[in-house]
Amino acid sequence: MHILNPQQLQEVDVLTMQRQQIRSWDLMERAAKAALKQIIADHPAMLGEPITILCGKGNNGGDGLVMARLLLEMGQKPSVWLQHASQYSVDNQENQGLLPIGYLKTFHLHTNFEFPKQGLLIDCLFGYGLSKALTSDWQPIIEQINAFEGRVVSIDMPSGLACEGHLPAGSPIVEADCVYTFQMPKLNLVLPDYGYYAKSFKIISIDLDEAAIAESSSSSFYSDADSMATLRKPRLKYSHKGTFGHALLLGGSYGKMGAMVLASKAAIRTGCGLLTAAVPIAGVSILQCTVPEAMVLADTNEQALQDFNFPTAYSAIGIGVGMGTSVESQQGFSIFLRSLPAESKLVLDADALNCLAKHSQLLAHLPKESILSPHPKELSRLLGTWQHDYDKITKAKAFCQQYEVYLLIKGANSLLVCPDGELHFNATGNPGMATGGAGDVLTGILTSLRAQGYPAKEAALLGMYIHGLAADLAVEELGEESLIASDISNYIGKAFMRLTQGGF
Ligand SMILES: NC(=O)C1=CN([C@@H]2O[C@H](COP(=O)(O)OP(=O)(O)OC[C@H]3O[C@@H](n4cnc5c(N)ncnc54)[C@H](OP(=O)(O)O)[C@@H]3O)[C@@H](O)[C@H]2O)[C@@H](O)CC1
Ligand SMILES: [K+]
Repeated sequence: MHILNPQQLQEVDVLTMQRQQIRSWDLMERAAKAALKQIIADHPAMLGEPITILCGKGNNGGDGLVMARLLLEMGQKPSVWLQHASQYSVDNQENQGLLPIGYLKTFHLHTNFEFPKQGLLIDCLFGYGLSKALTSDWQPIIEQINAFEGRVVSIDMPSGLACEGHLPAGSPIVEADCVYTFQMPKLNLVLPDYGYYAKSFKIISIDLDEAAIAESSSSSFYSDADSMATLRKPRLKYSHKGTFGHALLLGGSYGKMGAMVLASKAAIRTGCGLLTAAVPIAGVSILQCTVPEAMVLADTNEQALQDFNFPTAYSAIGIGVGMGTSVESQQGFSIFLRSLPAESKLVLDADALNCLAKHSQLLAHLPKESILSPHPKELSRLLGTWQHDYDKITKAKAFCQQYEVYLLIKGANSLLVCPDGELHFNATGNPGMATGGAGDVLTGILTSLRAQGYPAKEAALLGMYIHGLAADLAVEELGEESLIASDISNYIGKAFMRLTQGGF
């Protein structure tokens, strides 16, 4: 799914109207109807409670006016406030005229709303038309919304949050409990910096012209179920274990052998034909007992990988989980990386990344198309610190371009940065995944997909999606608090099945 900027969205709007032979008024009617239907589905109790709608002077406000009319037709009596302005958008003006005369209340920047103590507040002040941060004279209005004791839902965007671009700290922005955003998420809805303003979001399809969206020159994407389902390669009837590759995982150290157990199990559950785990001597019996499906190779060192004297002719190699950063391991890793054939398919995580950060000269030895999967702290060791998310993205793009590698930045809406500058945000996952070992499971999944012949980009996209989806399915049974990394592995199979059945 593409993520478009406001200018691209406007172009798609125009093409949609031309190709579907509808007016902008019809598109607004469609959008407002679809959003209201979803809001009611999510908050059935709202129909018995006070509903407040705040409308701006543009088309976002127009959506609010349509919703007000639809609610009146349902017998509800929403309290509807319209921004005082000398000029309104055409469809906003037209929809004002479709409400009973005298029904609308007008507000100014100094209005004291005296909101009810409960119920639902629908924020339709600004949508994708917001060009820059709101000035401080909007602060009193936004503060009243944020102090509202009921639930706040925003249409398209939390008002005050532009679709794209960094906003200065302290800008007045609505803190929405849920954002109902049209057709696709906007960039600032999936960036961690702004997560506080959009605690969750739902995508409301309004049938914008798909061809027009595909023709747009966007390089930002959201990995949804439909696009991910097409990536999955079916397993053919006459395939055998050799068909699905032989993965090698290297890692583990005394006290951190569990990371290798988790990664190994996840790799096998993801479908590689064979798996070899290379661990320090102390890990051999642990791996053999806990993952009998895996073959195990032992390093010469008892407690940490040191010699790395393993064959490299595997379909894919995942390195780093639980490895530790002992001097021996760093030296061994360095020699291993320098000696790898250029065509090796590599996944690097955890201490392999920390080692790369400490010895940046090693970066030049990364095989092209390697996947690096840092969490934000590991990323900052690789890239240095950043001021805000856009700064981080610029640095990450430059890194990926320079070394021709993929960065999979873990977090809510994990982000894959590609060597060509494309950004792919992941749709699956939940806060239950903030638990030790979840990243090791991802390394297993990624290495397994690479071993099965998935190209790096597809492996990274499908891997992060399946990882999050498995956790989402596990949480349905177990709850977020109780989710542990092994559960994610145990649900990988169901995640693949759900992907094939479509939709989540
Ligand atoms: N295809 C879709 O997705 C569909 C989208 N639809 C809806 O349309 C919405 C977009 O509507 P929109 O273009 O009219 O813009 P909107 O967000 O209402 O705000 C515009 C107003 O804000 C003002 N303004 C701007 N920046 C400002 C600032 N910093 N500080 C103060 N003011 C500022 C600006 O004033 P100006 O600067 O021009 O004087 C203008 O008056 C979209 O989000 C969705 O809800 C559906 O109806 C149909 C299908
Ligand atoms: K809004």
